[in-house]
Amino acid sequence: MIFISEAEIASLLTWEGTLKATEAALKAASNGTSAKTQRLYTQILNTPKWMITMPGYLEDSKYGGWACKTLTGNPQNVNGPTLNANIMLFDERSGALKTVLSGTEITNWRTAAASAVATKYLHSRVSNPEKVLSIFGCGEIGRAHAHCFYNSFEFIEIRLWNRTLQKAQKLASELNEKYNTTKFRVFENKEACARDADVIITATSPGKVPLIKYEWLKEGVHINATGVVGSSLSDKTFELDREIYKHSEVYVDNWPGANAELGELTGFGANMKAEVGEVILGKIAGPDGKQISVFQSLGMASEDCAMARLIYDLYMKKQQKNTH
Ligand SMILES: NC(=O)C1=CN([C@@H]2O[C@H](COP(=O)(O)OP(=O)(O)OC[C@H]3O[C@@H](n4cnc5c(N)ncnc54)[C@H](OP(=O)(O)O)[C@@H]3O)[C@@H](O)[C@H]2O)C=CC1
Ligand SMILES: O=C([O-])C1=[NH+]CCC1
Repeated sequence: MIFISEAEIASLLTWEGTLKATEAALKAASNGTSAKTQRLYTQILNTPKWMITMPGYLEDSKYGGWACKTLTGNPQNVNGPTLNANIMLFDERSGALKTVLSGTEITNWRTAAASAVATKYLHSRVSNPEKVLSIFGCGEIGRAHAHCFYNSFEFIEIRLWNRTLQKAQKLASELNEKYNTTKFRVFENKEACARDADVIITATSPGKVPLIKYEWLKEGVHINATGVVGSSLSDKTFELDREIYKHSEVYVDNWPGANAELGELTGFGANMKAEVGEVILGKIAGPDGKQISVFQSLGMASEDCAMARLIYDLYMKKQQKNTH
């Protein structure tokens, strides 16, 4: 059995590969080539700490795999990341465990890639010049989105907001330096950060008060809301206010997950429109550009299957090269 560490994975991850693998998984959710198994939440009693078990299967010659991810999460972590993930990849013929992959960075990258794929298909105007992107939350998922969207699109400005301001400042400096740019700007005020934005990403552990208000939003804005809304968390909250859902077309990554975990949104008056994969496949037309579109990202086991297979194949290739 092989263990592929975070360090190995970091040397193998590319945005191009991650975007392709994630798009394959989003498509598969809508054409019947991935398993529709529910994920399971297990909470440590009387705490906000959870474990999610995500078994999945994806049929695909390049990105197919049979895997199970376990993630533990503690939204109150102060000195460490909220999430810790590991992925077990199984041999499809024998059922034997083939590989365990550290899954935290894979989760960060594929979550950002899912938002980028959703943005590409739901907000085709993203390729127009002069677009502004606003990212709320500069933790691990927010950071991955900043890199992914910088590398995938041509925004003129990328705004960063974080509850703890210094974290946004640190990330902005890192990104401006790495990419030799001044596009990354820190906003202290949420409303100013959201106003006039063409694309918004929310990547926080949702608090008691929603982060973003409807009255701040530009016509036709596209929002990728990624903050977790677990099915068994008793005090479930959302990053967007109810008015946003009431006036939006909401897209999801998979209906079985949305039916289990996003039931409240229908109660808020949301038009639960389609899976992103249905738009990719041309089964359903995407937004007309006037309405607000929300990709309410849950994350899918099949995305992890695709990523585990991608990384496993790259790792094996590298090992073979090193032994010759
Ligand atoms: N959709 C998907 O596929 C996935 C979603 N997620 C979800 O993404 C979210 C971010 O995870 P991750 O980046 O790993 O976590 P991190 O711990 O790295 O970051 C958490 C972020 O949330 C912010 N935050 C926490 N509480 C509040 C609050 N009450 N109001 C505003 N901001 C708050 C933190 O701000 P501060 O710096 O001030 O503490 C920080 O920016 C989580 O909800 C996670 O469950 C994760 C993986 C996949
Ligand atoms: O898909 C995923 O890995 C997760 N979704 C919410 C928290 C983690």
